[in-house]
Amino acid sequence: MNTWTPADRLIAPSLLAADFARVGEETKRAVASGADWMHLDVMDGHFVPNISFGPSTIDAVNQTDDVFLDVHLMISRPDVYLDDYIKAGADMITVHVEADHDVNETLDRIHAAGLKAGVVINPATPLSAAEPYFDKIDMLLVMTVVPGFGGQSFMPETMPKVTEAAKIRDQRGLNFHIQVDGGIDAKTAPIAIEAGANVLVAGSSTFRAPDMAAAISQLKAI
Ligand SMILES: O=C(CO)[C@@H](O)[C@H](O)COP(=O)(O)O
Repeated sequence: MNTWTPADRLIAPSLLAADFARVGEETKRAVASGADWMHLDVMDGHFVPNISFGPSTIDAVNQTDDVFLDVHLMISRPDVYLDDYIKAGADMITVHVEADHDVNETLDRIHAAGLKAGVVINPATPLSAAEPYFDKIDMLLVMTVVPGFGGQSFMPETMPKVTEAAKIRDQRGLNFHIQVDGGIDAKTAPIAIEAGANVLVAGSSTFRAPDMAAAISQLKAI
C-alpha cells in the first residue's frame, strides 16, 4: 500500500468465489494470475444474511502467500472482533459506517496496529455518511451490490457516489483509494473506472473465469 496510489489500478479477487476446500491453492492461483490484493469478505449472519469465514481462514491465506490482504468486515460489531482480524494477518481492514461501533475509534485502532484502514458504504447509504472520515482513511469502499452474496448484478446507480468521492478527495488533496465491490467484470469495470474507482474487487469474474489470468489482465487493461 505504501507504494500504491489512487492512480494505480488494483485488482482484488474476492475469496468468496473461490473453492473453499482449497483456500491455499486458490490464493496461489489468484496471485499467479496477477492479483494485486486478496479481498476477504467476512460475514457474520447478522449484519448481512450470510456467513462466510472468520480469522482462521484469513490466517490460512496469510500463511500461504505474502499478498496484501484486504479484509472487508461485514459484521455488526467490528470493534469487538477487530483484534482477531489484526492478529490473523490483515493488511487493511474496512469497516461499515452502518455497523454498530464508533467508526473513528475503530479506524484509529486499525491504524495504531500498523494496518491500513477504510470505510464502506452500502448502496442505500449516502456518501455524506462516509465523508467525516475522509481525512483518516486509506480507502473508501462503495458497495455496488447489497452485501451478503457473490454473483449479484452491478448497481450503476451507486456510481455518482464514486464520482463525488473522487471529486472531494482531489479538491481536498487527499490520497485514499476508491474501491468498488459487487458485479465487477469486463462490462461493468469501465463504468466504475470512468466514475473514479481504482481498486476493483472481482469474485465471480475472476475465480470462475475459464482463464483467471486472462480475466485479471483484461480488468487491468481497461
Ligand atoms: O462483498 C461482496 C458481496 O457481499 C463481494 O465481495 C462479492 O464477493 C463480490 O462477488 P462478485 O459479485 O464479484 O461475484
